[in-house]
Amino acid sequence: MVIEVIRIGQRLVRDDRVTTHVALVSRAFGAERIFMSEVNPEIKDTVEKINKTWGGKFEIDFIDKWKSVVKKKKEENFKIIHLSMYGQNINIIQEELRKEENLLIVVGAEKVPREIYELADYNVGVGSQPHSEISALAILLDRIQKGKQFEKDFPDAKRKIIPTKNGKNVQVKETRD
Ligand SMILES: C[S@@+](CC[C@H](N)C(=O)[O-])C[C@H]1O[C@@H](n2cnc3c(N)ncnc32)[C@H](O)[C@@H]1O
Repeated sequence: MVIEVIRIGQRLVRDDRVTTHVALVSRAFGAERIFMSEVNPEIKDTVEKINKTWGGKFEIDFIDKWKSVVKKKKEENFKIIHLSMYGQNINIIQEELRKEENLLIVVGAEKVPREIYELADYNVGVGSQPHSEISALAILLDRIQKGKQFEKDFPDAKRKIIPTKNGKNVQVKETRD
């Protein structure tokens, strides 16, 4: 299964920390790419540094028009999941989502355009209370992959954590640069 994420919607104030966290959750929870607009370019540097240190090839694509990306992904047979508190409860729909091949997950920043509700194949609510795109995204990615994302290898890492009961154990790969 290929999973990609897109963040859409008008932000009233720039919230670089939330934007960075949406990207980091996407990466750490098994997505391959995130599409974003109106983004501080430093966020790309942050994610690239994380890739270098901790491995993997997670990508950030800066975009102008979210609708063109959604339409293109539909043509490529991706199913569009829009995360919204108004959507079908995740508990009801998760089994169906796990059977899909390729997914584009849409999260909102602030106010999301009305059209996305019609363009989406699924409107999914992580409960019907307002919370945050970071939590909604993390829970959806976990429910779809049933925790398997945490067994995934991130290749070419400079540092690799060996999980331990006490303390910190980090394997550091020798490099010549
Ligand atoms: C700060 S909220 C924006 C809520 C806003 N009232 C709106 O127009 O939808 C940002 C994003 O978090 C996600 N979100 C928040 N609560 C959610 C929930 N209960 N279920 C699914 N997604 C949620 C949605 O993607 C939403 O667009």
